[in-house]
Amino acid sequence: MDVRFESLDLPLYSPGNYILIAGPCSAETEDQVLKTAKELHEGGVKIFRASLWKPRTRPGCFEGVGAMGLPWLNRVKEEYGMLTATEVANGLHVAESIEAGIDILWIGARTTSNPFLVEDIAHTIAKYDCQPVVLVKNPINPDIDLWAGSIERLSSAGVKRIGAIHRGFSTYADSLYRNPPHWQIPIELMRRYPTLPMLGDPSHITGKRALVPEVCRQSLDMHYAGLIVESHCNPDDAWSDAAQQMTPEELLKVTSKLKLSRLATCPMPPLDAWRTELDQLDENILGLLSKRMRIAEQIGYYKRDNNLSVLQTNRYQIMQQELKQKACNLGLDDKFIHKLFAQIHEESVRIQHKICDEE
Ligand SMILES: C=C(O[C@@H]1C=C(C(=O)O)C=C[C@H]1O)C(=O)O
Repeated sequence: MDVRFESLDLPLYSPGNYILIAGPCSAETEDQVLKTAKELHEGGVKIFRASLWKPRTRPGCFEGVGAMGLPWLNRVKEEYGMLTATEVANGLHVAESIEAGIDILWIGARTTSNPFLVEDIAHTIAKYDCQPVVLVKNPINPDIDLWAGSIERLSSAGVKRIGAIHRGFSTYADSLYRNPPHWQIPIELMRRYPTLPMLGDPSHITGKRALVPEVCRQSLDMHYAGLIVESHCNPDDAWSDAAQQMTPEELLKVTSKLKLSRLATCPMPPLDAWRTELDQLDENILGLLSKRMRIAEQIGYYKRDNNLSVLQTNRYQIMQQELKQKACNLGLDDKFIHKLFAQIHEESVRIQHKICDEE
């Protein structure tokens, strides 16, 4: 689907000229909201975030103050001239937020994956002449089409200023991160929609404040338009997500050193020469892959005629072990090589399956 995105037209955080949205995970009290906003405002942050409606995994956790927090966000606007942002999960949240003057709404990861809710949100926003910016978080599961689908639903309903937020994807495996980033998914989304502004959410990706700075940097290195980061005046006592929140002072130390990175759109002789070399190498890799798959094909016919199984676990095991050793000798990351050859092997197995299925 061809989707056109209007500029978000948001004020930039001037030390680095990127969009910076900061504020607590949840609005807890009026004092906490105003104190955090004041410190962020004094550090040059122009957009304040705080969740009012909190979708929580387990019952019994703090589920947000709801509409009671809307006037608190209004005070942030009046006293510090900041724009305000909050999460919405249905049409009612949208109507209450827009009528209270909230400037930016984001759709949370759990909501993005629910087409009925996204539809309800999209149609409610489209009714207003003066629309807020709408940011769509990636769904919890690593499914790019759910993410893209929500964005397309908003656009089809007439929502104008749309952006995306990369907050990482949930995992069952043990991981350094709370929600591993799987960068290839936002990269693919940006490839599909080159004008879609992408914001990084290092707080939810990492789940740990010590790791937030490096993911802030990595996000801007991905040519993201900006960041949405959690900051609380007293993070250790936060009512939700305490471990991933930073004080405004800690956050500003990081954000003030970062700047928006740019795309290389004009000729740059050294870069262009390296790219020509890479193009040639990629062509060689394609040639080698094609030769490899042709051999796999021959093996497939041989297996079919001799009643041999397509998958040869012993051979695959030895092959991966040897590749691991060779990768280390060549200074290549062995996990990357393992994944790459797992994919090559999968394709080779697919080709052989097709042959063995032929009569
Ligand atoms: C090519 C073969 O079939 C399968 C594919 C492999 C590969 O692509 O390297 C290895 C082992 C098999 O699971 C083979 O048996 O050698």
